[in-house]
Amino acid sequence: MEQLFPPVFLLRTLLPGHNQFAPGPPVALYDKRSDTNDQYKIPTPTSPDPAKPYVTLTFAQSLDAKIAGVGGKQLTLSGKDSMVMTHWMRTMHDAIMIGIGTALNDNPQLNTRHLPALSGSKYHLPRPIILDSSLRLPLDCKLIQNYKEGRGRRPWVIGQVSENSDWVTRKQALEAAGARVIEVKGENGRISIPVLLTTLRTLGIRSLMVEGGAQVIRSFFAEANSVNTIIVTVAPTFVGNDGVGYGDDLVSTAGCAVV
Ligand SMILES: NC(=O)C1=CN([C@@H]2O[C@H](COP(=O)(O)OP(=O)(O)OC[C@H]3O[C@@H](n4cnc5c(N)ncnc54)[C@H](OP(=O)(O)O)[C@@H]3O)[C@@H](O)[C@H]2O)C=CC1
Ligand SMILES: Nc1nc(O)c(N)c(N[C@@H]2O[C@H](COP(=O)(O)O)[C@@H](O)[C@H]2O)n1
Repeated sequence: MEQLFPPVFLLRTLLPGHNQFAPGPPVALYDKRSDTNDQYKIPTPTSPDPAKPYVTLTFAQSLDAKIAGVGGKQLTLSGKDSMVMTHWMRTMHDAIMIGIGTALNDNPQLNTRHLPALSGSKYHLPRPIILDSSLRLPLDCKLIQNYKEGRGRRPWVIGQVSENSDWVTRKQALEAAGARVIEVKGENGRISIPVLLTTLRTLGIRSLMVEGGAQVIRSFFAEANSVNTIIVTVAPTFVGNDGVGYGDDLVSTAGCAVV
């Protein structure tokens, strides 16, 4: 990929007055990894709707709006500074969410390892949440391994309610491996975003950073009033038509205003 000019950050705020990402250094926080309580005292964006978490949708894309290469190949689109910004934003949210497509493709860690080391303190780690209707998350994925080894928080897997015996077996296996499975109602074969958001809020999640991938980004764009802030890193490169995009016809359906 040819780099034409330094990466640019685009910061778009959907709701005037709700840009709660004022520049500042990453905040040093206590290392609270207890899994019994999500009401952390971390500084986090406040949702204008008390029934839902504050939602930050953030991802990196090329100039031609691709977020991955051919066949889903993971691309390093963010530069170093942008990656630090992303990891800093992770410290500001109670939870971080991806779809099962990203979990299977990237096997991500969703931690804060690109931030400078702190002496005597650790950064807040967001709780990983995976949208995974049929519970396909591998038991040996990094998110579960990191939790088991004390280097990450317990992953929450959001599945669609099912009485299918394979599903029940998968649920038991995931829970035995350390994940928590949360059952959410489906809508047109997908996990309903509004139901998901209210469920997460009742479970103590005040702020949610949605990182992708393509289908998840598309779902959040398509669901009116589901996103408070969008932060997109645009890399100065073209991936081409065969790359993975999230669709360029959706912003107008979300009823959002770019300010
Ligand atoms: N550049 C960037 O910033 C990022 C890039 N990526 C890239 O994105 C690609 C993965 O994207 P993609 O394959 O689209 O997978 P996603 O991560 O978007 O996961 C999609 C899957 O999530 C499940 N799902 C459940 N409910 C919903 C819902 N309401 N809306 C959407 N999905 C739902 C579905 O599986 P099921 O039916 O089984 O539940 C669906 O197939 C990878 O190549 C990865 O590298 C990912 C994140 C960030
Ligand atoms: N901000 C950003 N820039 C890129 O260039 C990316 N490829 C991604 N990808 C997202 O980050 C996840 C990987 O996280 P870890 O490095 O494992 O912590 C990946 O799964 C995508 O969600 N993001």
